Formats: sequence, structure tokens, C-alpha cells
Amino acid sequence: MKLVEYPDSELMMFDVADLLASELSAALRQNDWASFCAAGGTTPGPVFDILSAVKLDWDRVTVFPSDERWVPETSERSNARLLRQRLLTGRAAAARLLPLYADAPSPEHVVETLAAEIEPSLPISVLLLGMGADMHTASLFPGADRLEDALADDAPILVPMRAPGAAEPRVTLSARVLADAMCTHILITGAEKREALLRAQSLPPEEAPVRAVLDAATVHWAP
Ligand SMILES: O=C1O[C@H](COP(=O)(O)O)[C@@H](O)[C@H](O)[C@H]1O
Repeated sequence: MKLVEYPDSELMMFDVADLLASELSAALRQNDWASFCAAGGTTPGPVFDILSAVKLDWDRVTVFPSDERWVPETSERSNARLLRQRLLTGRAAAARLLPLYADAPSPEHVVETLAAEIEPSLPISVLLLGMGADMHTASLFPGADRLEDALADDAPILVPMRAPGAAEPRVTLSARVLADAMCTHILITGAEKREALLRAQSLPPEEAPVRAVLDAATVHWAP
């Protein structure tokens, strides 16, 4: 793991957006398409705002969330809504968004269909993850009902997930799909998450799921 510490969050958001733009641009030089998989939650919005204005062949980029809460895009808790409102505007409006939600009573009803839509965009070209203070990343939560399945070497692309720390059912990319990404960044702020990150380094993924993606990741932290 590489840890980059910034004096303030604003500087971090600009630097990370710049890095992601260069990596997407490099991926597009090597291939006809690139995929950008990004966290939801409260942290990455400013990165999306900056990235959305970058000049890039966005029409060759497929964007999808790392995980989704089982709510429609009308909900403020929807990770796809965050991507649509903060990233797929301006220049980046030309990108294609693949939501990880469909109008079905539970993730189990549609998880295979959703996974089939993601599969052609794998491996992920550029991955931006977040992390909770409980050391979850994407929706790989400690104590989640299907964490073991999602951490397995032969895990499916997408795994439905329910966890004590999650208000609604979730769907998440599995650890192997996240760990296969060509470039991985984790964006965190605050003393509590920094301490959790350092603790996660010496714990197994079953206790600290973020551990499953740490080896190849660059972690960006600001107070
Ligand atoms: O629930 C989620 O949490 C993590 C961390 O979110 P944050 O609000 O603490 O930044 C996020 O990375 C994940 O995509 C999201 O579904």
C-alpha cells in the first residue's frame, strides 16, 4: 500500500482527479474503451465535480459504482445518483453509466443480469474506492452475511450483501473483481479513518475487508 497524505481535502480532491484523468487517458490510448469504477457515499463528490470537466474521450468510458444500496435513483442514498449528478455532467456526460440497481424487490432477483452488463467492462481500468471507519470498502462490510462469498477467489462478479452496518440490502463488486483493477485508489478523510486504515493493514479481510484491495492501492488521505 502506498499512503499519500495531503495538508487539506481540497488539494487532495484536485490531485486525485488529475491522477484519475491521466490514468483514464492512458487506458484509452491502449484500448478502444476504458472503465471507471467509483465509490459512492459522502467522500468522492468533489473529485467527480472536477473530473466531469476534464477533456477526455468520455464516449469511450463506461462508469459504474463499486457497490449500490438497494434503492432507486430517486433516493439520495443511491450511489448511481451521485455518479449521474456529480460525474456524468459537463464533458463526462458522454460516458455510459451502468447502474448496479434494477427495479426488483431484492438484489438476488437481478444480480446475474447486472453482472452480465458489467462483465464486458472488466478488468476495471481505473478504480476509486472509499472506506468506512469500520474498514468496509465498496459494500464488503465486516460481519456481512455473504462476506466470505465475496472474498473468495472464485467469487461471482457481484454479490448481494446485508450487514448490521448497512441500512438497506446492498450489492457489491466482489473482492477479486476489485483487486483485478489496473489502477486502484482509495480516498479517505479524517483521523478516524486514517487510524482504521493503519489498523486494517495487520488484520485479515474477514475483519477488515478493505485489506482485500490494499496491497495494490494508493490511499489518499486528508484531515
Ligand atoms: O456505504 C458506502 O460507504 C463507503 C464509504 O462511504 P463514506 O460516506 O464514508 O465516504 C463508500 O465507499 C461506498 O461506496 C458506499 O456505498
